[in-house]
Amino acid sequence: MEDLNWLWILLPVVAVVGGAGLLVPRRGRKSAPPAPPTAPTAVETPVAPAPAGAPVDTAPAPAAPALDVPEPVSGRMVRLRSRLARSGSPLGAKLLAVLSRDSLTEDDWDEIEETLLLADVGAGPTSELLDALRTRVRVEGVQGTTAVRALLREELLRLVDPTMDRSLATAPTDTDGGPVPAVVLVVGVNGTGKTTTVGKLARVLVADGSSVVLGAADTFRAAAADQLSTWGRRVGVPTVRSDREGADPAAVAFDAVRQGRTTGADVVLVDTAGRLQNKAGLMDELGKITRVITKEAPLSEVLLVLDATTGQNGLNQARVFGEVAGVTGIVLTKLDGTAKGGIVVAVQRELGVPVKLIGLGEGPDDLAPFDAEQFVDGLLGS
Ligand SMILES: Nc1nc2c(ncn2[C@@H]2O[C@H](COP(=O)(O)OP(=O)(O)OP(=O)(O)O)[C@@H](O)[C@H]2O)c(=O)[nH]1
Repeated sequence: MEDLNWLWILLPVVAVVGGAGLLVPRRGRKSAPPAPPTAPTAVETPVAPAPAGAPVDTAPAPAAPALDVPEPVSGRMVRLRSRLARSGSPLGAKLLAVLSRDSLTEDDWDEIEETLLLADVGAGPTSELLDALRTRVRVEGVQGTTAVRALLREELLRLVDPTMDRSLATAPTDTDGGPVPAVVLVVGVNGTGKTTTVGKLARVLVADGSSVVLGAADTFRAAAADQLSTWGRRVGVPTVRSDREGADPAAVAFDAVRQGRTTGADVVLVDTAGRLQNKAGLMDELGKITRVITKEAPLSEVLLVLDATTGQNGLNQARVFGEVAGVTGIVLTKLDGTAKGGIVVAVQRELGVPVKLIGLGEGPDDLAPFDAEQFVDGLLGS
C-alpha cells in the first residue's frame, strides 16, 4: 500500500512534467486514472465477443499484484544524455577531435566524412553536414575547441531537426459517437523490441495518469502475450489476448479496442508480430488489423520500432513498413547498445517522420521521449 500512496502523490507531478515532452494535451478525457489499487481484478479483464470466426480468450485474472510506480518521465532524457556521453560517443568525440586541428587538410575532411558514414548518418545528410562545416570553417574562420563545438552542435542539431513534432497522440479522439480511446499500433520486425516498448510505454502513460488497455496482437509467439500481460499487470493495466497460438491478430486488436472503448480507457496500445517475410503478406496483415480497428476507433499513431544497432538493415525495414503501415513515428530501441547515433538522422530522412521515443536499456523505465538537443549534447559528450 505504501508504494501505491507514492503513485498518487507522483501522478500530478508526472502529468505536468511528462505532458510537456511526450504527450499531447488530452481532449475530452472521460475516464479516471489507472485502476486504483483496490481494484486489482481490472488486470486482464474479460473481453467482448470476438468477430465471427475468430474467437479470442482472455486469461483469468491473476491474484492481486503489488503495482509498480513508474519512474517520472522528466529525468529520463538526462539519463540518455549521460549514457550517450559515457559510451565514449565516437561520433561527437571524433568529429570534435578532427575539427579542432589547426588547419584542416583534405585528409581531415575525409576522416570526418568516414566518421559520419560509420555512425550511420547516411550519405545525403553526411554530405550536407560536410558542406556546411567546410563553408563555415572557411568563411567564419571558426577556431578553438569551444567555437568548434558550438558550430558542430548547431549543425548536428539542424540535421536531427528540433522543429519536428515529436508529441504522441494519446488523447482520446472525438468522434460523432463521442470520445473514443486513442489507438496506438506498434509495428516492426521481430526482435526489435516491440513488446518491450509497448510495456514501457504503458508505464509512461500510467505515470501520466492515463488509463490504458493493451492488445496482444502478436499471436505468432504465445510467449509474447505472456510477456505483455506481465508488463501490464505490473502497473494495473488489462491485457486483451488470445491463448491460442496463431489466432487472428486482427480479431485480438479489434477486441482490445472494443474493450478500451467499453471501459472508457484513454489509450489502447496494440502490439503486433511483424514476422512476415514479404511485403504483400505484411501489407495484408497490417491492412486487415487497421481495417478492423478503425471500425471501433481511428488510429491515432502507428509507431515503427527499429533496433538502432541494425544499421542499413534497419533502414530497409523502415522503408518497407513506411510503405505499408502509414507510420507516424519511430521508436529507436537499443540506443544504449550502439555508438552509431547517426541512425536517428538517417531514419528520419528515409521515412520523413520523427523519432518520437528511444529505448535506453532493458529496464522497465528505459524508454524516453526523444529530445533533439539532449541527444546532440549526449553525442558531443557534454
Ligand atoms: N539493451 C536494450 N535492449 C532492449 C531494448 N528494447 C528491447 N530490448 C530487448 O530486446 C529483446 C527483444 O525485445 P522484444 O520486446 O521481445 O522484441 P519484439 O520486437 O516484441 O520481438 P517479437 O515478439 O519476437 O516480435 C528483449 O531482450 C528486450 O529486453 C533497449 O532499448 N535496449
